[in-house]
This record gives sequence, C-alpha cells and structure tokens, in this order.
Amino acid sequence: MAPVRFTTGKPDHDLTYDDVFMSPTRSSIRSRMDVDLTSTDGLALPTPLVVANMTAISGRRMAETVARRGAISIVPQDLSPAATAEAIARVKAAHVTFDTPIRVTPDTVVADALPLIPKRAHGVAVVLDAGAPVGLVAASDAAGVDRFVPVHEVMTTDLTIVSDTSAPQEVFDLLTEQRRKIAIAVDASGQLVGVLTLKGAMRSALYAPALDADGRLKIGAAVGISGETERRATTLLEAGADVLVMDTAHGHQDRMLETLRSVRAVRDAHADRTGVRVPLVGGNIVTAEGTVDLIEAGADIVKVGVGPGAMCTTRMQTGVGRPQFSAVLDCAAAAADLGKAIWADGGVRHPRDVALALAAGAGAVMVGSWFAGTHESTSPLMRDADGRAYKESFGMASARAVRARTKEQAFFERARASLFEEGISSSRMYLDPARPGVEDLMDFITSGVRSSCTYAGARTLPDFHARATVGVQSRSGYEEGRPLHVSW
Ligand SMILES: NC(=O)C1=CN([C@@H]2O[C@H](COP(=O)(O)OP(=O)(O)OC[C@H]3O[C@@H](n4cnc5c(N)ncnc54)[C@H](OP(=O)(O)O)[C@@H]3O)[C@@H](O)[C@H]2O)C=CC1
Ligand SMILES: Nc1nc2c(ncn2[C@@H]2O[C@H](COP(=O)(O)O)[C@@H](O)[C@H]2O)c(=O)[nH]1
Repeated sequence: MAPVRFTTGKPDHDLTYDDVFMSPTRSSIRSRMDVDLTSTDGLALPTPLVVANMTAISGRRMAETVARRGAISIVPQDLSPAATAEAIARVKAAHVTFDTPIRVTPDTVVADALPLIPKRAHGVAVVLDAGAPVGLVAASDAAGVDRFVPVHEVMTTDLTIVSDTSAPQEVFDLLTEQRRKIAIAVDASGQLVGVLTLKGAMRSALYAPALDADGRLKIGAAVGISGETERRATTLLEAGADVLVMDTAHGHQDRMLETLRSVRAVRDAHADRTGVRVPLVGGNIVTAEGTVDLIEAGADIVKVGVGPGAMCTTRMQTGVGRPQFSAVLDCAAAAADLGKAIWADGGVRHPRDVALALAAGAGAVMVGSWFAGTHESTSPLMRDADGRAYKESFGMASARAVRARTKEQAFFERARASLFEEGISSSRMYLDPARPGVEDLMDFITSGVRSSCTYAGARTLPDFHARATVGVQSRSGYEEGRPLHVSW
C-alpha cells in the first residue's frame, strides 16, 4: 500500500481528522456517480460504512435499513445469544428492496399505534386485515382524535398497491404520477410484503444492497472477550452472522489474543462444515504493533480507535488513546503489509471524517453516535421541552452499560466493575430535522465521499488512498471551512 502523500511531509506529531485537509488534484472523472465505493476490508460492502456495536444504536431495524443501502450493522455483545440470533434471523428474512413497516390491525387503538410510528423513518403504519393491507395511518391522521378510537376510523384507504416483483423505478414512476409518497408491496395472494417510499425507490436505484451468498441482507454481531465467547460465537455463526467482532476497550491484551485464537478455531470448524468463512474483527487498538498482534492471532480486520468516540471518557479518565487520523494511517499500513485491513472506529462527525479515514487507508468506517440520532436506532424517540426530537444514547463502557452487562454477577463484582466507567451514561442525540433517518445520513456521507474521490481523481477506494494528498491545517484553517448559518 503506497503511503498517503503529505503536502509538506509527514509531521512528527499525531493528527486528528480536524487537523488535516485534502488537496484537489487533476481528475478525469466526469461524474461523482462513476466512483465505486466498495469497501476494501474483504467484506466488499457496496457502501464502506459499519454501524457500531452499541446498545442504544444497533438493532435489527438499523441492520436491515443500512444493509439495503450497502452497509452493515453489528449487533452489540450485550444482547443475549438467543436475542442476537433472533435479530439475525429477522434481518435475513427481510426483503432486500421493500422496507419492513409497522403493522397494526383495524382495531388497534390510536394510543397503541402512535408510539410505534416514529420507529420508521417513513412515518406510517400499515393496517392489515388477515395479512392484506387495508389502510395506512400516519401521526397526522390521529391529530385531535380520541386516543381510544380504532385506527380503521382514521386510516387512509386510498392506497398505492404494487406487486412485490415491481422494479423500484416502476414504483418511483407510479408514485410520481399519483403524487403519493409511499407504495405498499403485496405478493401474488395480496399479503403484505413491505413498503417503498418515493425516496426509497430512488435510493434503491442508486445503492446496491449488502448481500450474503444466498442473496439475503448482511448483518454482523459482536462477541466481546468475557464470558462464554466460543459458545456465543458458535450460536452467532449458526444463526448466519456475516462477520464476528471481538471488541474490548484495550484490544492489545492477552485475553483478546486468546479470544481471537479460540474464536478462529470455532470459525474455521464452521467454515469446514458449511463452506462459509466468516471474517473476524478484533479491536480496539491504535498502534502498528497492536495491529500485527491481532492479525497474527486471527483477525481479518482490525478495529482502530481508542478514545475518539462521542460517548467516550477514556482519554480524560486515563490519558490513553491516539489522535484518530494518525492511528488509522499507521494501523492501515501495518495491516496492508500483512494483506489485511482495518476499520476506522469512532470520532466521525462529518462526511469529511469518513472521507479522510478512507483516504488514510481504512477498509471501512465505523459510525456510532451520529447514527444514534435517527429513527432506526434502538432507543425510543423522546422530545425535549421545546418539542425537539431526540434519542438517548450511552457508551458501552458507561456505568449504565456495565450495570446491564454484569447483571448476572455477584453484588461485589458488579460494584467493583462499576468503578471503571469510561463512557457517558446518558446523552441526547437530536434528530436532524433535515436528515432524521439513517438513510438520510448515508446519502449525506456517501455524496461527500464520492465527491472527495473525484477531487482526488479516484474511481475506487484503493485509488483514493493511493492518490489522496493530505495537508496539515491550523485551527483557523479548519474554522475557515465551516459554513456560516448566520451572518458575521
Ligand atoms: N474504542 C474505545 O476507545 C473504547 C471502547 N470501549 C467499548 O466499550 C465496550 C466495553 O468494553 P470493556 O470495558 O473493555 O468491557 P469488557 O466487558 O469487554 O471487559 C473487559 C475485560 O478486560 C479487562 N481489562 C483489562 N484492562 C482493561 C482496560 N484497560 N479497560 C477495560 N478492560 C480491561 C477487564 O477486567 P477488569 O474489569 O477486572 O479490569 C474485563 O475483564 C466495548 O464495546 C468497547 O469497544 C470502551 C472503552 C474504550
Ligand atoms: N471510551 C469509550 N468508547 C466507547 C464507548 N462506547 C463506545 N465506544 C467506542 O466509540 C465507538 C463509536 O464512536 P462514535 O464517535 O461514532 O460514537 C464505538 O465503536 C466504540 O469503539 C464508551 O463507553 N467508552
């Protein structure tokens, strides 16, 4: 892997994403749509994004939504093996094109339907009678209505019904012609299959889904390093997980290396039996030495990032970590020397951060907190005193997460474990009114990254890494690049 070029030589201090910028270079690419964003981590994800294994963020809803748009979500290690297997099964059963809607019956009362509707970015529930769609109900249909009114009294019955064999483009044209926002897909016997919005139909034409060898949506799962790791790994592999993530705060420790070795043996036995070799991810580390040790112990992908996360207090608590751009740069180079890859994990707050991580050589980029503030994250939708919608998020090393993770342990163990918190127990992640769904954020990110690639004259991510020219900027250089929403 060729090293990233610096405009004025590689500095002798470490850099964050904010510390750097990319110079434009001559390009022959005519359209941003000519850029191929396939991940270079061995998973070949059409969209090089991974949703972090965080309890407040990644569940089956998030997983199926991002997989339809080419990315993958990792179910956290704190979900029981049975619940994780159930989440995997539901994602594997989900339709590749049509979204899974909230379903209610005609007799469901408004009070029960209303809290379910925000769980979907498309903002409606489908009313089913014996499995066949008979109506749609949105929050606006229930405005000013008694809470105990059944939804059949307020639902819209003028529906756009399409066959589940319709192409997204056909659905788009039909919805445009009928001036509607959402189509309901049914199978040959009239049973509900899913829904597709106008935007969803457009996105289906632009994004390729992340699919396994059987054409089902991809999903990953985390294992952790404590407890019955081999047993959990076996359950998740049998359930159909497409990637296993061994994840702990300090990944460069003997227990992680032992876990990787033992899970590698479980994975290899599964591969011999089924012919499916699931990649293993290990982390988190921030050094070339850590990268090499994890790869030698069995990691196909190394997760890079100590302390950049939005929920993270590690650096303030311990002084440990490393500025993320330099960590990604060095670890990606060390992994590439061994024919392996890294994920850049944490600290992504703008599309530019994803672009910089990919330019630095990351095979894909892991995003957590930014995606917490979306309809698809696992937390319930809340509103503050001003009515602004938000989701509550928390760190996986917070007192709250540690309490949940250790609930089966003795009181003394729980009390001891809770002393070592390194994360925030409660934060508000506001939904951006312009981008309230994770797909909206993915549009924002991928359009930025496509554009970055064309500025570098790169058609693919390996090209991007090879051609990117990076400069170091001052704080005022960074500030100069920020848009101004109010006059100065
Ligand atoms: N990327 C990052 O910067 C960080 C991420 N996290 C995330 O939080 C989640 C929970 O991770 P984690 O806290 O490791 O919990 P785990 O449940 O994975 O347990 C970690 C185990 O490692 C031992 N350990 C030894 N040294 C350390 C250390 N420096 N920090 C933490 N554990 C250590 C602990 O023992 P004992 O308790 O006896 O010390 C414990 O047995 C993971 O998802 C992880 O990715 C957490 C912190 C930083
Ligand atoms: N130090 C801590 N790091 C944490 C905690 N919970 C999660 N994480 C790490 O953050 C990334 C996601 O970063 P983000 O900026 O996108 O939110 C995640 O994958 C973990 O590595 C925590 O409690 N403490």
